[in-house]
Amino acid sequence: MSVTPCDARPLADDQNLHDFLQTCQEKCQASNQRLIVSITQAIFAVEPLTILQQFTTDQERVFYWENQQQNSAISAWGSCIEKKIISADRFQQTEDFINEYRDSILETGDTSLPEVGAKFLTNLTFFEAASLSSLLPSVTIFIPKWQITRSHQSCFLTYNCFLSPTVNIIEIKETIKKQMQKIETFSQSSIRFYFPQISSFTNQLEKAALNKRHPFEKAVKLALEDIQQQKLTKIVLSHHLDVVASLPFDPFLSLNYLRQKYPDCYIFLVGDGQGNNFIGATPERLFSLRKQTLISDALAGSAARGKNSIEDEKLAQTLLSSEKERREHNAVSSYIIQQLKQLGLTPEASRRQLLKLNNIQHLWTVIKAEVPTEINPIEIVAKLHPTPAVAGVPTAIACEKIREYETFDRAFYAAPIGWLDGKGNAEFMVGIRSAMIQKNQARLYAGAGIVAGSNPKKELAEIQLKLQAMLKALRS
Ligand SMILES: C=C(O[C@H]1C=CC=C(C(=O)O)[C@@H]1O)C(=O)O
Repeated sequence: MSVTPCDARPLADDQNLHDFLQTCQEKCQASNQRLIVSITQAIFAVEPLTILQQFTTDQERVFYWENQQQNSAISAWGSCIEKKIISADRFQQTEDFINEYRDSILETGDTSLPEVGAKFLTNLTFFEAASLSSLLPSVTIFIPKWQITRSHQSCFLTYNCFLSPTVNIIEIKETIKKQMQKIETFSQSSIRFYFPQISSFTNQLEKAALNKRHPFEKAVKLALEDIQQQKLTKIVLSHHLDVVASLPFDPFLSLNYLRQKYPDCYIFLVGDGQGNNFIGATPERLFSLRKQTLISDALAGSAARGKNSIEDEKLAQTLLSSEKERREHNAVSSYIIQQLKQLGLTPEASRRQLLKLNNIQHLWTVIKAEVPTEINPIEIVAKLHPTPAVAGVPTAIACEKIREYETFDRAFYAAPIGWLDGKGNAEFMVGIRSAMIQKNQARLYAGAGIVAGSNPKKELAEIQLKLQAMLKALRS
């Protein structure tokens, strides 16, 4: 990726932009290959989620990512280039795709903030080979056509397009200017979020929620037998809940609810332009990478939140001192540390602490490591996924048992979703606390870690607590 130093507002100076595009086109002609130009410009303050809701159609690929803790959000739509990987060797193929295109991106504008500028956006299925019936690619990776980024109080528009030796530069300039104007007109006219209120799902959702009890408890009991027979020490079993509504679900409405209700979570949406919209609010960061510093979260071991501060503190203390919860948690932190060491890194772990979300609290360890530039972020994804927060120990046996005991395909549930750029920045989260929406149907997912001493009824209560959160979001 090469960055051309330029005015922070390349579009403000028509000649500047023209010169940049012309230089890029000359490079295309000289090398006789297509290049990707990426133009970024600071814009008025906008809400990226509202822009996504207003500016996309059902037929377009969409991506939304929000790190609320860091006050940054990316919304992206359309596709400049994309690849869907269905065969084995998905991580290698993803790296090859990135390597093929990374050096053909010519960037201009202010891209000094890590979330701003050209990005590869990607999401995976949990298993390398998703079930045939799901027809989902095991990796989808793309550079969007349009991207809005909010980083703290600043907002940016990025346009990415292919430039061939013969493409009309004037048309490119016009396309960007028109979109800028549309966004600015819209941002001035809508100061606050506007989302329609829909309320007619309640009864159907609740009825569906009651039906799906026993398969999960049964699976937990079988897993506990495996643990007793020392086939494995931990397994994360999940459950799905299918709901049907009388009207199509609105993923944007649900996301808006989730972002308000779960300020400590990542908020995400991946839409494939064919009616599949995967949404969620996850507390779990697989890793972030900035200026060669990697941060990963080990998050496992859970308790409900109390109805008042005294009850909450009691639950927190029980969670912190429980030997069983600690085992469940340590399986994750030890695994992350071991996998990072295998990459030649020297990880350091924080003290075990609590992460308190609105509906649940977790044991939490933050793991940090310095990463040399030669390591591609996709190598780190391949090394870490799936952690024992979503699979188990040992990983391969846990995955085998998950396939045996779970009666549905995990699809995107508990799989990595994130972005990376050509400058060494990346951020991946784990797609738990999520739902796949297809028009008026939704499949909700939640899982819980099982170790020796787990109680099937309590584990069922935990996943119901998690499912409730998503049910409420769909109903919002
Ligand atoms: C697999 C899920 O949660 C994981 C993350 C945090 C705590 C967990 C637990 O305590 O069981 C799970 O390992 C899920 O919510 O679907």
